[in-house]
Amino acid sequence: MTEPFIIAIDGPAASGKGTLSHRIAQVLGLRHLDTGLTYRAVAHALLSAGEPLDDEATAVAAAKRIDLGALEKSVLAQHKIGEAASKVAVMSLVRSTLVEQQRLFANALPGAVLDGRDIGTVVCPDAQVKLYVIASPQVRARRRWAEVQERGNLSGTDASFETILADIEARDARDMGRADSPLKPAQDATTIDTSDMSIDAAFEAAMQIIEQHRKPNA
Ligand SMILES: Nc1ncnc2c1ncn2[C@@H]1O[C@H](COP(=O)(O)OP(=O)(O)O)[C@@H](O)[C@H]1O
Ligand SMILES: Nc1ccn([C@@H]2O[C@H](COP(=O)(O)OP(=O)(O)O)[C@@H](O)[C@H]2O)c(=O)n1
Repeated sequence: MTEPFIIAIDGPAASGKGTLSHRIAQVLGLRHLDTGLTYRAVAHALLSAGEPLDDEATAVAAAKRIDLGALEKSVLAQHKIGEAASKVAVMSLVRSTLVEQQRLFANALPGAVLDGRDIGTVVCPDAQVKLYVIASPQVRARRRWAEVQERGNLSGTDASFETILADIEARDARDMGRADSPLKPAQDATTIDTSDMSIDAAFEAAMQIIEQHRKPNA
C-alpha cells in the first residue's frame, strides 16, 4: 500500500523552517503547509472582529471557519499577528480543531511537508523525516527585522530591532512553556542550527538528512 511521505519541520520563529519547507516541497514534488498560518488566521479573525484573544469558544468558532486553501500570507505575516497567534495557540480546543485539518492535509497522497511547532511531536508523530530548525535569538531577530524593513513596516507598529528581539524571546518562552504541545524537538528529530548557514547550506543539510531517512524505504 502506498503511504504518504511526510516531512515534519519544527522550530522557533525565523529559524528558517518555512523557507526550507517550501523549497524541499518544491524539489520533492510534495505539498506544503505552513501551520503557523492557521494559528495566525485565527488570531487575525479575532483581531479584525475586535474579539478577545483568550476566549476559547470564540476562538474555536474562528478556527472551524479557517480554509487551508485560502491562507493569505501577505496579510498574516504582520508582526502583531504572530504575537497574537502565540496567545491563541495556548488554548487546547483551538489546537485540536486546527490539528485535525492539518492531519487531513498531511495524509493525502503523495505526502507533504508541514512546518510549525508541534508537527513531529503531535500532528504527525509518524512522519518519516523530522527536522528541528534553530538559530540564535539575535540572528532570528535580525532576519525578522530585515523582513519588516522590506515590507515597509505595513503594520505601523514599533518594530525596532530591540522590540523584535524582545518579542521573539517572549514568544519562544510562551511556545516552549505552554502545557499543550510545547515547542520542543521530537525524540527522533535531527537538529539543524542555521545561525551561521546560508539558505543554500541549510537546504543542502536538510536534503542530506532526508535522503538518509528515505533509503531504508526506497
Ligand atoms: N539560513 C538562512 N540564512 C539567512 N536568512 C535566512 C535563512 N533561512 C531563512 N532566512 C530568512 O529569514 C527570514 C525568516 O525565515 P522563515 O523561513 O520565514 O522562518 P520561519 O518559517 O522559521 O519563521 C526570511 O526572510 C528568510 O528569507
Ligand atoms: N504548529 C504550530 C504553528 C504555530 N504555532 C503558534 O503560532 C505562532 C505563529 O507561528 P508562525 O510559524 O507563523 O511564526 P513564525 O515562525 O513565522 O514567526 C507561534 O508562535 C506559535 O505560538 C503553534 O502553536 N503550532
